[in-house]
Amino acid sequence: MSEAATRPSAHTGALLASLDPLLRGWLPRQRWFAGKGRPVTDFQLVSATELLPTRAEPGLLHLLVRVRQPLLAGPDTTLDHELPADCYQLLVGVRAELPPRLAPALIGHVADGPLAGRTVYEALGDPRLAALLLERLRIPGRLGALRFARAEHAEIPPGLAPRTLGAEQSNSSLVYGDTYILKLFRRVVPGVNPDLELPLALARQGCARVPAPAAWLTAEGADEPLVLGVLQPYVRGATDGWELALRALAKGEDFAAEARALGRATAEVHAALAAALPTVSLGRAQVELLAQGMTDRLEAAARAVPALRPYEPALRTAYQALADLGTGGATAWTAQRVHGDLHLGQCLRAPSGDWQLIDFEGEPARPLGERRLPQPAARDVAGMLRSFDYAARSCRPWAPDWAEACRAAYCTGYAEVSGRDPRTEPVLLRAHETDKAVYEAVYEARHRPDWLPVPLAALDQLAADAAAPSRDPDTACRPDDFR
Ligand SMILES: Nc1ncnc2c1ncn2[C@@H]1O[C@H](COP(=O)(O)OP(=O)(O)O)[C@@H](O)[C@H]1O
Ligand SMILES: O=P(O)(O)O[C@H]1O[C@H](CO)[C@@H](O[C@H]2O[C@H](CO)[C@@H](O)[C@H](O)[C@H]2O)[C@H](O)[C@H]1O
Repeated sequence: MSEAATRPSAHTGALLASLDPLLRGWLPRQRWFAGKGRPVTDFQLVSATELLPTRAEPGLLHLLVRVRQPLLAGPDTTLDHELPADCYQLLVGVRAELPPRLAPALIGHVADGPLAGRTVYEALGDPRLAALLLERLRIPGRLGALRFARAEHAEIPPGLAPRTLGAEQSNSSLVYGDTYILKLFRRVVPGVNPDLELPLALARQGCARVPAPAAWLTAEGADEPLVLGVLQPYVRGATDGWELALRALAKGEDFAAEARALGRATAEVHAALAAALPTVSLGRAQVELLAQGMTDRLEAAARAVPALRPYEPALRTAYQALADLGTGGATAWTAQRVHGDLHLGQCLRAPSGDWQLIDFEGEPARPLGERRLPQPAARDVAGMLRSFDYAARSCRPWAPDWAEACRAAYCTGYAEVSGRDPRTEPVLLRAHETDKAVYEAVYEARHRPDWLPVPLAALDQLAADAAAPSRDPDTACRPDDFR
């Protein structure tokens, strides 16, 4: 943040001092808090902006707070000031008394300072305050450290009624009149956020597969701004691919036609991204680096998730095979900007049957710089192939044939648009699928331990395939033995 924004005025400094004890306890309990399970050792104000004066009824305070947490649970010799800090965006409502309908949003009652005797609460559930956010976005301009911007041709009507999305999210979203959706990022990092960058680039390219940003909110940063929120058209009546896949499985229905349409949609988005943003040829050194990155992630994952350790030696051979292809100089691969965390839940099917792709943030745990690097398009393809496997393994009995049909149809659809069938590069695809399943194992171990057997079953299979590489990765399935 700039000096001016970092150094709060005496008034905002006093505000945070009075809120500090309440927010310190409340923040780590939120669904979107990324540092769960680690104590908060330092909590600081980065910026405070009154969107509505806090003496008003209701008042609205926009806060950016910096949180430090030890890297690992247990004894840690790292000094507090050396720990990486995470910055979170909070919107805090202020009232004399909370009406019963807002009771679930309570943060607490302020004991002293400028807000003594007032009640503070999570503002997004208050329609009056949520409406104000859209009103600000309709009219571009600055307020304190905040900047509200609007796409040139966007027409945002006034008075759209807000509602919270209520989904289990890494961030928080508000839907306005079923016309727009505002995604407010919770953990924010300085720099270009791909969830704004890529949809804007795709819109410039005329790609209709991704909702085009209509307005956005940023904060000044010391070097680069922080992207705080993006407003996009709401795909009315849409159902996500995960939900549709599970419904099909429950009814014993085929999903291959949808999978093929998803393959086509992915290839269209990839073509538009490759046209809009730089691409790179992957020479020998780059392929080796790609394989090394995967190996490093596997090693780190095996340290964090002991259940991965038995598979580690075999999985390494999938990455070695990739490195060997690079060394042999026999590849003509390119890297380009990709979605980065593509799975069925990121695909929305409109009532018209059209598929749209959302959430271009990439894997949120990865550093921003890494998420913005060009990568083989196989990375997204592998994400979707894994997702069909996830869906098939989450129902009983396990439906390997269903998954196989979807995986094949997805690749066919992708090839129809791109002219390149991902199955013709089995070493590249298998390495990416392995890398994704390793990521999933860490994700599940941290967030949903009950689901850990799903990626582990896939890794068991991928490890067996790596030992017998002549098998086709799309037909390499066998009955699961974990349930
Ligand atoms: N443009 C949109 N139209 C309709 N629903 C959307 C749109 N964008 C997001 N959603 C809904 O919001 C949910 C969360 O959005 P997402 O961008 O994935 O947030 P997060 O990164 O916090 O998970 C999605 O699963 C989807 O149900
Ligand atoms: O929150 P995000 O949507 O950005 O993604 C994270 O959470 C996903 C789970 O909600 C996780 O996806 C994994 O589980 C899905 C089923 O719930 C499955 O379809 C995906 O294939 C599987 O990777 C995703 O990995 C994680 O980044």
